[in-house]
Formats: sequence, C-alpha cells, structure tokens
Amino acid sequence: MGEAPAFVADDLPGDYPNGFDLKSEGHNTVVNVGNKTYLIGGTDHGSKSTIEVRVSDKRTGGWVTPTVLGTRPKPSEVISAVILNEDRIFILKGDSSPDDCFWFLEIHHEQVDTPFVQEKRKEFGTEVVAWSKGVVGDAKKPIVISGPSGVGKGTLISALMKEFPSTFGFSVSHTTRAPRKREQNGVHYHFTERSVMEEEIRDGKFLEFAEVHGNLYGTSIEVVEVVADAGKRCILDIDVQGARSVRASSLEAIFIFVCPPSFEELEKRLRARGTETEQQIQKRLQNAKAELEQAESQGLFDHILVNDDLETCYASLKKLLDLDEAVEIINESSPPLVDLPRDHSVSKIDKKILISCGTRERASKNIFLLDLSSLKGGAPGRTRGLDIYTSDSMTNGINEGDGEDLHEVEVIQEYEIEDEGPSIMK
Ligand SMILES: Nc1nc2c(ncn2[C@@H]2O[C@H](COP(=O)(O)OP(=O)(O)O)[C@@H](O)[C@H]2O)c(=O)[nH]1
Ligand SMILES: Nc1ncnc2c1ncn2[C@@H]1O[C@H](COP(=O)(O)OP(=O)(O)O)[C@@H](O)[C@H]1O
Repeated sequence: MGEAPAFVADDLPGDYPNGFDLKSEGHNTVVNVGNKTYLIGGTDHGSKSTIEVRVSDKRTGGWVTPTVLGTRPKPSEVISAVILNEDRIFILKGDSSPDDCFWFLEIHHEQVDTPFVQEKRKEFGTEVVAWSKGVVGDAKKPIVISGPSGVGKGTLISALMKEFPSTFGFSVSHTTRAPRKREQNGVHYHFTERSVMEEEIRDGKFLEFAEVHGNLYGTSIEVVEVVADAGKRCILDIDVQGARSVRASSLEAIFIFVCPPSFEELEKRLRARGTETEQQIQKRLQNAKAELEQAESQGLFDHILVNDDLETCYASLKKLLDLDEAVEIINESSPPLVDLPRDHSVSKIDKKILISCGTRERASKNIFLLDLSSLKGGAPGRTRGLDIYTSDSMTNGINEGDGEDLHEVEVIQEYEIEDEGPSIMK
C-alpha cells in the first residue's frame, strides 16, 4: 500500500486553538488519516499527567475518546506529528528529555491495523489507539528459560546474573502465589492480588501469563522493556505454556529448556529445597511430567540442557550463549541522543524524518535525521530500531559510505526551505 497523504497542522482556524469546536487545554496537534481526524495533545479530562487523544470520524461527526492502551507520554508544550502509514502516527515532543521525545501512536484504519490494535478493538468493541515509546537502537535478544519446578532454573539464572551483572537483567514476573520466606516483593516476584492482575491482563499489559500449580503467573511488557532500556539482555524464568505464548508473540528470544537427569533426582531436589508442602510437591511433580513431554514439541525450544552436575550444566549454558571464554565487557558507548528543542520543523521522505532545529525565520544548523526503516516491536511495549544521525555525525563522516542518506538530506533541506505554512508530506 502507498503512503498516506499526511499533514501536520498546529494552528488551524476555529473557535478553539485546535480549529474545532472541541475544548482542549494545552498544546495539541491535529492529524487526518483517511476519514478520521485525530487530535493529539491537550488535557481536558482532568488528567494533567498524560497526553490526550480524541478521534472524529468525518462521516458521522462528533468526537470520541478512544480506549487508550500502552504506556502514555507525558504532556508537552510542543507536539508534532507525522503519519508513517495508515496505522501509525509518529509523534515528536519538543522540550522533552532525550529518552522521551519520540513516540508512536497506533491507530485503527479500515484497511490497516497493527495486530495489537486489531485484537484489542475486537475485545473492547470501541475505537482503540495504543502508544509505544520510540527507542534509538536495538534490544538484545531475551532468553527464555523453562523447566520443571526444582530442576535448577533459579540456581543457573542466579549464577549467570552474578557473573555477568551488567549483561543480564531478570524479568521479575507477577504472581498471585504467596511469597516464600526469603523472597522479596519486586526482586523475586511482584506479588499481586488476582483481581488486580486479571484487570491488567485485560488491559493488555502482559506479554504472557499462565495458570501454574494453581496460581497465576505472568510477564508484564513493561518489565521486559525496562531491562532492555537499561541495555541489558532480559532473562525470563517462565513455564512451558508461557514459553509457547512468547514464541507466538512478536518478541524474538532464545528458548532453553532445563531437564533433570531423572525424575527421582527432580523429586529429591524439590524435597531438599524445603519450600513447599507435601501437597504442593505432589502437584509440582505431576505437572513436571507434562512439562517434560511438552518440551519435545517441535519448534518450541532451541536448546535442551540436562542439569545433572551443576558446574557442567552452567558451563554448557554459558557456551550456548557464547559466554564460555567471556570476561564481562561493559559497553559504555550508547547511541546519540536528541535534545529536541521547542522550535523545530519536521519533514518526511520515505522512511526518513528530518528534524531541523530553530524557527522558520531563524533556522539553526542543528539537523537530525531519523531513519525509521528498521522498526521493531510496537505498542503496547516500545518501538525500537530508530537510527539517528546528527548533523555533527553526518559532517564528520561517521556515516561514511552511507551516501544515500546524505543525498536525501539535501533533498529534504531544499523542500523545507521552499515550503511555507503547514508542512505537507508525501
Ligand atoms: N508463564 C509464566 N510462568 C512463570 C512466570 N514466572 C514464573 N513462572 C513459572 O512458574 C513456575 C513456578 O514458579 P515458582 O512458584 O517460583 O516455583 P519454582 O519454579 O518451584 O521455584 C515455574 O515453572 C516458573 O518458571 C511467568 O511470568 N509466566
Ligand atoms: N545440578 C544440581 N545438582 C544438585 N542440586 C541442584 C542442582 N541444581 C540445583 N540444585 C538444587 O535444587 C534445588 C532446586 O533448584 P532451583 O534453582 O530452586 O530450581 P527451580 O528454580 O527450577 O525451581 C535447590 O535447592 C538447588 O540448590
């Protein structure tokens, strides 16, 4: 499908500053997509802490407040919007911190929905939009570790985290089970009321969840994203049902199943740990049989590790993660960040966005080029894979060999200079 005609308009004529008969405090931007108009920004719903979204269908008129999912951006004095295709609007917030200036709003359109918006629209039966924060650079592939209770998953994960604290981060799951003696809330699990967790699942906040040994367990999207935001590789300790759900999700991960050397040894370890009642042990052993059978399902796990001797198993784990010879290297270099000023203008060509800083009258030499051609993920998590080139990096030849980008920058600059009024992007 071709690119949707798009415009960015900050100052349309009308009764209110947004150009419509719609009261909305604060700065907002209006975007037309097909038959719909989106008003993004402003706050008139009592909530001063997040950006509001309102939708109007030109065929029926009137404004509706859609169901808004995902992490929402904080309001900003300056908001620009660019339509990427008919299911996604790119939002730039001026005067925001470098990790908070790029956002994506996934919307519903007759022909195109992102899978998440489509699923939630069916579930809620209303207009649905979903936010995701744009992040420069990619995340490292998470590692999913499954295996029966008592096989040694926790022991192996602790060893990995201890030896490589800057490389790995643990995905702290939510659970409705009661904490064990030495377990801390927020460290081992987020211990949660069932009703609260069920509501959050309905709101689309979980990457996966499952009923395990009579309790509800789940991985929240935010928990995995926060580990990746810190530049770490996320480790998930989840059951086989959870692994299956993650496999079916858009999250690309490595899947490892840990097996006991024998069923008797598994029972011995579970009893020796001394954290469960006899009844709970019986339930876990019963479930272990099913998990061991399911582990052999075609295409579910990438690696199966037998945890007989702990040291040998740990060495094999490190080997398959390419860590066997490794001394932890702390990578201090991070991608360039943008301090997007209040005054800026935005243009789009194909999948590249050019941001020129300064006003039209007083353009500064500061230019950023954002390449959106390798986006990954999306609402309700992060949209990763933004590539950023600053005017410094372009003139210093950091992107040497990337002549195509530089050529396009020149074209966009001409376009920007010639253009007056609301920028019309094709
Ligand atoms: N699907 C899913 N399973 C989880 C999650 N967190 C933990 N589990 C699994 O739940 C099961 C029970 O975990 P836990 O109560 O800590 O007992 P343990 O495995 O015997 O230490 C294990 O198989 C875990 O891998 C989660 O977020 N999602
Ligand atoms: N290879 C091993 N040999 C003997 N005991 C082990 C081994 N690996 C783990 N254990 C012990 O087995 C028990 C269960 O391990 P744990 O890591 O809690 O399992 P899980 O997280 O899979 O439920 C713990 O007491 C742990 O010290």
